[in-house]
This record gives sequence, structure tokens and C-alpha cells, in this order.
Amino acid sequence: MAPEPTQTEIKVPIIWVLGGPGSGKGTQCEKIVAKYGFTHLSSGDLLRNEVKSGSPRGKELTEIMEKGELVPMDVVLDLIKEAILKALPCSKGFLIDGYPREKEQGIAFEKKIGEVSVVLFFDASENTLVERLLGRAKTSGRVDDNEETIKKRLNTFNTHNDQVVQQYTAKLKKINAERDADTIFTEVQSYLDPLVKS
Ligand SMILES: Nc1ncnc2c1ncn2[C@@H]1O[C@H](COP(=O)(O)OP(=O)(O)O)[C@@H](O)[C@H]1O
Ligand SMILES: [Mg+2]
Repeated sequence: MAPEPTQTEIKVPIIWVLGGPGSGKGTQCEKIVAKYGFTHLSSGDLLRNEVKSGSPRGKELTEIMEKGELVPMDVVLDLIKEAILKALPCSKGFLIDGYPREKEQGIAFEKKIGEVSVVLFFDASENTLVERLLGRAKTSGRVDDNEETIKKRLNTFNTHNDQVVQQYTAKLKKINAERDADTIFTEVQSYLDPLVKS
């Protein structure tokens, strides 16, 4: 069996999408996909799919996600890498939503997958995040959209995000995510248009 290459050859843009739970990452990624046709990979969705599959690994993940904690880095990175390789032949670019959650995850991603082009950080206050998540909870059916877990997720986010942000200042686009979704998307386009124009 041929050894797996340590670094995949990816020639299209790789965009990381950072922001607290409820900051609007999913909402903006939808708009980005519609305009740019990038491949949207949400680490949370990949994990939730693994849970749904009913695998033993999925059961372990449920327990961690219900506590609002971070799942082991290798699990997430493997899922992301698998999804990237699958989409690579016809992808225009990759939107990595909700990863890296901590500095080490970012370092591991660039080592095992490829260099990030730009980092979008959707910044919103804790009050805004809680308010939006409680709104989403009514329809999302997510095990982690309840007030207690929301508070833990915000804690986890605040603990780790500063370090991630500091690691990538040169590529970081900090975006005020308190505004309405269309206004935010106008700013987002100003960062992504240069990536796709030659
Ligand atoms: N700019 C915005 N203004 C108001 N509500 C928003 C905005 N962006 C997202 N929302 C709402 O907030 C909730 C969380 O958004 P979502 O995109 O799922 O966030 P994330 O993926 O970052 O957790 C959803 O109910 C969504 O409709
Ligand atoms: Mg999301």
C-alpha cells in the first residue's frame, strides 16, 4: 500500500472561519458557497455526522459534545482531511468552518493538509451569541443548543480563541458580526474577491 502523503497538494484557497458559537459562521458560509462555489466543511457537522453513523467513535463524541468540550484533535483533523481529499478533484476552494478551535489544531492542519490563505473571524459579544443560540435552539435539535451547554461552549471558545487569533495575525480578518448578515457579507466579499481574481 502506498504511504499517505504528509502534505496534500492543494492549489485552491483554504479559508478558516472562526467565531464563537452563534456568531454566524454557518450563515456566512452559506452565502460564500452561493457566490464562490467553495466546498463548505463544518467541523461540527462532520462530527455530528459521525455521531449519527452510530460508530463507537460517534458514541464517545456525543459525550464530549454534550459537555461542550473539545473533541480530540486527531479525530476532527482526520474527518476534515478525508472530506478535503474527497472533494479535491473539483473544488474551487475550501471553507473550514469552526476549525481550528485552538492553536495546536491550526499548526496540525497546516502541517498535515496545507497552508491557510485567509482567516475570517466573526466577532460578537457574549450577549449576542447567547441570544442567537437560544433562538436557533428552537429548531436546530442540537444536543448542545441549551442554556447550560451554551455557557460552557462560550467558556471553551473564549479560553482558546485568543491564542488562535494571535497565531495568525498576518492573515486574520476580524469582522464585526453584530451587524445584519448582508452587511457582514459585503465585508466578507472584500476579503474573498482578491483570492479568486487573477
Ligand atoms: N448577522 C446575524 N444577525 C442576526 N442573527 C444571525 C446573524 N447570523 C446568524 N444569525 C442567527 O444566529 C444563529 C446562529 O447562526 P449560525 O450561522 O448557526 O452560527 P454558527 O455557525 O457560528 O454557530 C442562527 O439562528 C442564525 O439565524
Ligand atoms: Mg455552525
